[in-house]
Amino acid sequence: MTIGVDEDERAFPLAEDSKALEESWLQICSRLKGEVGEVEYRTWLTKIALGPVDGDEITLLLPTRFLRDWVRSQYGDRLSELWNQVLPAIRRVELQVARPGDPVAPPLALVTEDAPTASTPAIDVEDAPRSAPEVRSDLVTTLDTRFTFDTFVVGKPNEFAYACARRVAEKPSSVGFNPLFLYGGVGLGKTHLMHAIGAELVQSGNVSVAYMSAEKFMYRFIAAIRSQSTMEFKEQLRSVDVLMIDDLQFLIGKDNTQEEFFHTFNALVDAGRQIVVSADKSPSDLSGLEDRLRTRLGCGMVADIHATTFELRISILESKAAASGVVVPGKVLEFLAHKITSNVRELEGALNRLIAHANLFGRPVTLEATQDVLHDILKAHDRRVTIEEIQKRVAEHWNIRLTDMSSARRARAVARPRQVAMYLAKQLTSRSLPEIGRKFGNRDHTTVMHAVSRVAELMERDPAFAEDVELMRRMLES
Ligand SMILES: Nc1ncnc2c1ncn2[C@@H]1O[C@H](COP(=O)(O)OP(=O)(O)OP(=O)(O)O)[C@@H](O)[C@H]1O
Repeated sequence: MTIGVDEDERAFPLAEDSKALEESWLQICSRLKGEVGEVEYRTWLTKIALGPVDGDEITLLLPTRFLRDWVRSQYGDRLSELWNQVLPAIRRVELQVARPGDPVAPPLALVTEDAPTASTPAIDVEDAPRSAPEVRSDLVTTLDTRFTFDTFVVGKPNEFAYACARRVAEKPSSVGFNPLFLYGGVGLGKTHLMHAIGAELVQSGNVSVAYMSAEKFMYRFIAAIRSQSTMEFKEQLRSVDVLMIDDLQFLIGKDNTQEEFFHTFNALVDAGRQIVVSADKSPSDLSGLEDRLRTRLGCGMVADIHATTFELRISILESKAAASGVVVPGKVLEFLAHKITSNVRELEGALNRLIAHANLFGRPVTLEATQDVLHDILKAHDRRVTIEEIQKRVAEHWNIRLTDMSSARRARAVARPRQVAMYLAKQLTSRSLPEIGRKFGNRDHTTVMHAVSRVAELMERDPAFAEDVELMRRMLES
């Protein structure tokens, strides 16, 4: 092929005209951003730097071979078209891996402004560990044997999720339960339930189960791209009977992995396989996931695991203490269940420490020892106690209505806890007697004074009562 004189003449000055090139690149970037969306643009295209022009060919540089291959396969044709439209002298685009000394993106104002920020997560493929696992020949994951249905304690906050999980374990892919979407706050048992489903299914017969976190899904996907084995990856995923992906919220902002997951999801559901997904929010609240994916995720059964109640925390502690073989007094369990309300993981961590301590030193677990051993954990959970909180806790403990804290009822069953709450308000807050009185149905300060001395007197006389009040004080203490 001969190159026409005109073309040669046009091309040569272009190579010198870096301003024209940069302006063209700015326009192209802006159009690409509009076409592919903000996140995708940031993830992949801000990594491109302008390279040399040779005749009608411009070279674009990428920092790694992986990125070059990815950009070439996904955007190569579009980049050529855009260059040709914006700067007709460019007929071809070459994508190359930058060598030391080559320009590094982002070289342009537009790109610099749009550089990823901490609040806009994007896949940075270079964040994937260098040792990212290559796609293995099997995806069947080792399940944590501690997480079974037997060891999962059921209570009001999780009974629905538990029932759904059991149903899926018994009859995978039943209508209305595919996908099963489990969601709830941190450390409330989502992973536990997924492993329990897996364990049950594996035990029940010839079922292949793949469980992985969404993060691992992404790394495996990237590793597959790197090693040019995406087909194998897809085939492996699509060959399992049950696919479970944990912590799906990780895929927010990871558009390419989301896309891959979406296709896998569809292929599996269409083939009658079961999908189980967990996340920290419901599908409709997972903004940042593609709409079509959210819609499909919400199509099966969506089950919420609510924050634990005091009763559930007690049951969990009792079950875990019993399994450990160490005697943990009820008062200590109550104390922990009152103090550590954030999630089961922390509660379990605190109990495990107590048990380890008891085993190590061969000492019985007491309330005093608990406060000592868990000093740091308890401190982290400390906060300023309010009169309202004292009233609530005392009402709960003595089983009276909260409204009775301010009511005129004088029956002992109501009046005594009310006096305890006044006593504790005096002990634990800096409120004056008249202020405390106002919070208890506008009572006079002398009533509060009387309550405080009466409770102190009773505590001296009745050790069981004293222990109850003392326990309550410790629970509330900041
Ligand atoms: N109802 C329960 N009965 C027994 N153990 C529980 C229960 N709920 C949670 N746990 C335990 O609490 C710990 C944390 O649970 P898990 O890892 O399943 O939480 P998660 O909801 O998946 O949290 P994350 O959002 O951090 O992934 C585990 O050790 C688990 O066994």
